[in-house]
Formats: sequence, structure tokens, C-alpha cells
Amino acid sequence: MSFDALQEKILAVKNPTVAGLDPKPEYVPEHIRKAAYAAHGETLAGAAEAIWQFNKGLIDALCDIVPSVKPQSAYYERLGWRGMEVMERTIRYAKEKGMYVIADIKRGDIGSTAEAYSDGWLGATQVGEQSCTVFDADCVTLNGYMGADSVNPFLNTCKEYGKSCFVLVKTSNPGSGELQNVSAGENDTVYGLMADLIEKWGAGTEGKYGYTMAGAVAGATHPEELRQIRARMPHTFLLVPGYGAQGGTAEDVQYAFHQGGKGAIVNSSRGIICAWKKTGHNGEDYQEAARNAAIAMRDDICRFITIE
Ligand SMILES: O=C(O)c1cc(=O)[nH]c(=O)n1[C@@H]1O[C@H](COP(=O)(O)O)[C@@H](O)[C@H]1O
Repeated sequence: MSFDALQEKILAVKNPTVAGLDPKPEYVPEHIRKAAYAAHGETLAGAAEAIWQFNKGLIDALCDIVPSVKPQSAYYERLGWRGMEVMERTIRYAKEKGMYVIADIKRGDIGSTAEAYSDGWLGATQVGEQSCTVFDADCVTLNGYMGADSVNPFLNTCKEYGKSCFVLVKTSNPGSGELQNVSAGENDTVYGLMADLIEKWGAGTEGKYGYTMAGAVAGATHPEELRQIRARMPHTFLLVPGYGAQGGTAEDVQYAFHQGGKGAIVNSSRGIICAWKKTGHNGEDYQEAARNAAIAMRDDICRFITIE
């Protein structure tokens, strides 16, 4: 079960964090961009090459201390097929380096379409007699607000291929409360009902550490809700974005964890991949800067929890 593998990677490096690979061109140091543009021109192919080199360098710098990466699909989609090819290559490379890969795709659609998404991102696409794996991520992010039939095709693929997913419950953005915090049921909220649904959808798929294949997303920027979600979802692994660049702190994210620092992983994207912007070396040191930022984040969070 894939969350077992994630939990084990976290325990092995004693680091419950995931580095988000969200590479805007301006996040890529100049020397990498220059080399890519010299080879491919200032074209989408040049931008894709720059991002690939950047990602590869980041993965090399982080793979022995950070258990997971989370490439966000939007940053690759904006470069068309060349970007998607880099996303595919990035996933493969990170897995080869022993990292757990969460493809941040936030998909949600009717069942037949969800099935197609899950084939491409987690399972395999049937081509004639051949079953072809495509992106082959370990895990995806989903928007489950369309209901069970939009998530079940992914869970079926997760069961078949030993994968997992994270479904949005309470997102980190400032506008998340407009809908998610609306009162619903008896003294409840929309996000509370979603939390219960995810526990129900995943029931029966618990792995070695007690977590189902259906994880949940709960933002670091809403610590009170995060605390409630942790209590309400005892069998659910949590992805906690919003640390760092969005203002979430180590004190806030501590509520996401069970005893022994289990059951949650905290994401930082810009805080790690843009760390070089603060060192004054024009990005020549981006690998070292990313590694130092990842270590600082780990140590910061581990002031509040013990991983064992
Ligand atoms: O699913 C996510 O990863 C996600 C959910 C959410 O509620 N908030 C959120 O910020 N994210 C993602 O987490 C990352 C946060 O990036 P930074 O703010 O740069 O650390 C981005 O890739 C977002 O798309």
C-alpha cells in the first residue's frame, strides 16, 4: 500500500515533508536558463529543458533527506506537451532516486472521465493488447467535491496498482472558507462533511499504519480546522500545504500528526525551490540553498513532533 511506503520513507529519513516542484521560469536560476535557451532558443522547448535541468538538480540535492516530491501539473501544462514530457520524466527520475511522488493534479470529474485520468496518472492505458503505464505517479491530489463517483475510479486504480490519493478537504487559500466553512447538517460544515465522506470512501483499505488509500488535504494556514480534521479522520493520511510561503508555521502543522509524527506530510514549494533567491549568489548555489531550506524546515517541524 502506497501510504505505507510513504510512511516508511518518512521514518527512514526522519523528515515528514514534501518538496513541491512548482517551477515557474523565474524560479530557475539564470545559468540554467541561459544554457537551455542557447541550445533550444527562447522557445517552449528551451523553457522545458530549463525546468528539467532545474528539477533534476533539485531532486539530486534533496533525495537523501526529503522523502517525497510533489510536482504541480499546472507549471508543466503551461508549456504544452513539452512540459508534460518534463513532468513524466521528473516523476520517473524522482522515483528512481527513491522518492515518493505525489502528482498534484487536483482532478475531479464524472466517473468515465475520472477513469481516464486515473489510467494516465496512476494506472495504465490499454493500447491494443498492451497495457502501457504513463505518468505512473505514486499518488495524486483530487477534488472530490463532485462526489463518490468522481473519486471511486481513482480508488479502484489505487487498489489495483498499490497507489494512493489525497482529496481536498480544507484548502490553504484565503478564499477556502467561502464554501468549505459554510454551515451544513447539524452544527457542521461543508469541509466536515467532506472529511466524513473521505473516511467512508477509503474504509477497508487500511494499510500497516492504519491509513486508507484515500488521504486528505488540509491547509497549514487554518490550524484550528486542521486540528479538528485530524481528530475526525483517524484513518486518513494528511497532506498539509501552506507552510512557509503561505504563512503556515511549524506550530500550526503539529496538529496534523499522530503520535510518533505519523499520518501526515507537510509541503513547501517556493520555500525550497526559490531558497537560492535569498543567498545572493545568483542561483549558482540553488542546490545547496534548497537542501539547507529543506533541513531547516525539517528541524523547525521536529521542534514540535518526534518521528519514531
Ligand atoms: O493540493 C495541494 O497541494 C494544495 C492544496 C492547498 O490547499 N493549497 C496548496 O497550496 N496546494 C499546493 O501546494 C503548493 C504550495 O506551494 P507554496 O505555497 O509555494 O509552498 C502549490 O503547489 C499548491 O498548488
